[in-house]
Amino acid sequence: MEFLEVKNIHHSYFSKTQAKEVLRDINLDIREGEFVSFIGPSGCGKTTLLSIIAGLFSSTEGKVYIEGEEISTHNQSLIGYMLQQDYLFPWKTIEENVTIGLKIMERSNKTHKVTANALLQEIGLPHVGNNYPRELSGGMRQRVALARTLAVDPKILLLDEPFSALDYQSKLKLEDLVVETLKAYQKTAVLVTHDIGEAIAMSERVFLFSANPGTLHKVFEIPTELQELSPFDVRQHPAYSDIFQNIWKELESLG
Ligand SMILES: Nc1ncnc2c1ncn2[C@@H]1O[C@H](COP(=O)(O)OP(=O)(O)OP(=O)(O)O)[C@@H](O)[C@H]1O
Repeated sequence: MEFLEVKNIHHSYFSKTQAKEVLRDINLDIREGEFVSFIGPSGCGKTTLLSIIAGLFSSTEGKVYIEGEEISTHNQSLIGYMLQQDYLFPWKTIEENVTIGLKIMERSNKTHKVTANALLQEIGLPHVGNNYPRELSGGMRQRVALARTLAVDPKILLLDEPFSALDYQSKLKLEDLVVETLKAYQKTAVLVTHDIGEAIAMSERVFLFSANPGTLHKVFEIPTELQELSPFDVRQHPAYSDIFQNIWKELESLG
């Protein structure tokens, strides 16, 4: 049994007049602690698949399992989400934002401060607990969003283009921080991105989808010696540009 199993997923969106087939026969497994990326042409169904894995809605056919447990709209707490926008509450302090999930899940108040302090330390922002989101930069706010996601100890993190709204320098720094932190917490993660370089730099495997309808076209294994490097250092590795070109050619062939 693999950690995350996506089995025979088909999905169509239905309107009054027509059905639109978006995903066809998607099968994939992800190992515990693995970091993978989903890439593919715009509209190939990456976000739809991520939402199905998250249990936000059910697929037309097929099932998703985490450690053998079927994912449905009832057990979404197994999942952590990080999105393009940080969605921090502006009227709450950073510490309150980090622990909001614990509060919603009615976990003991005593643990909140300890969890927030440890996570803020981990993301390199140990002194901002009493600040408000408006006092932080976009990159810092996304780091807080990462801490908030980890606070509820999800089994898997789904990252839907979390770096795309950031300037280039902040994006590179945050990529390094996310990989380092998820390794430290031994978390499994799925990243949706349009950036092939980002996918190669952060992942152990890159899943390439084709469109109309979305199917899993090819899986690229990133060599082990690159996986041991930080995303920034992967981009400097001599093997990086060949891998980039291979994926680029395959993506271009999809039209
Ligand atoms: N709620 C919805 N109702 C109807 N059609 C939808 C809905 N959500 C998405 N779609 C359609 O399904 C297809 C896949 O959308 P999805 O957002 O999953 O693709 P994507 O690969 O994440 O796209 P992008 O890379 O542009 O973000 C698109 O054609 C989109 O228009």
